[in-house]
Amino acid sequence: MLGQQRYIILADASYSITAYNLKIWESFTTEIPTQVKGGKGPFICFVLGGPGSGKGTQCAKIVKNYGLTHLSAGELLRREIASNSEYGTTILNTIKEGKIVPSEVTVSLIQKEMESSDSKKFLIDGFPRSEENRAAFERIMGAEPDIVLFFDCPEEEMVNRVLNRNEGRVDDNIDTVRKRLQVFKALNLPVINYYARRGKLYTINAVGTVDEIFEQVRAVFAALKLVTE
Ligand SMILES: Nc1ncnc2c1ncn2[C@@H]1O[C@H](COP(=O)(O)OP(=O)(O)OP(=O)(O)O)[C@@H](O)[C@H]1O
Ligand SMILES: Nc1ccn([C@H]2C[C@H](O)[C@@H](COP(=O)(O)O)O2)c(=O)n1
Ligand SMILES: [Mg+2]
Repeated sequence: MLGQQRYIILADASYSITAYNLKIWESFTTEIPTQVKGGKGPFICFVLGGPGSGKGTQCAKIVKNYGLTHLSAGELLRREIASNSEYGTTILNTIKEGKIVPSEVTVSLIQKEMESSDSKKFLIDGFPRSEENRAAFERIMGAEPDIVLFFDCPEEEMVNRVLNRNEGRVDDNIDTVRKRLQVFKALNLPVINYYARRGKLYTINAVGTVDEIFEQVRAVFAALKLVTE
């Protein structure tokens, strides 16, 4: 077996096939560790999934229910654009193209937020988007995530959600969404596979109502109560 996949089993919401049919995930277990935090640093949960898979929506519910500090990489980059910083134009053009901003820029924004916060538990949304992102975080922060949530959603559903989002984002148009999906498959799925192999990945079926999806998230966090209290 190359990788380990953890599925959350609910009475009426179990499934075993991901929208991307990631083949290395062969094991099937209901086992969830009751204590995942052994080291000294803060608890870190990465939140991954394609564009429009519902990461931000579910993060808001996690914050409300479990009090983690939410850092959205995309929001930090958009804030940088809005503040006309030295990287603003480069970031804007990269986002319009559906591409990924250089890792040093994104990690430095995340680092600033983490280091200026008193929080001991972080929800890092939309990061890492690539192996380069992942390696830069480990190198600069000297830390790895404790767990990784993957919101697994079919492409058609993601496209519909993004095109109906109505938040005025420059990347919420069909051309950019198609490019973002290509980038997701080429660069982000390998990272998701990496965490599956490390036994850190929790796959959530991202189809259903917001509350139905959150029940799967709740099952993960309920089992992790030692670190989230
Ligand atoms: N379960 C759901 N069913 C239907 N619509 C949803 C669901 N979850 C979220 N949405 C809607 O889909 C859109 C995208 O959701 P959200 O912004 O949370 O996705 P995201 O994964 O953060 O996307 P991005 O990577 O582009 O930031 C939003 O308009 C949100 O209200
Ligand atoms: N690690 C990241 C996260 C985000 N970006 C850029 C590229 C994304 O398309 C855009 C929006 O992010 P989202 O709000 O959808 O999470 O921000 C990046 O380059 N690197
Ligand atoms: Mg988002």
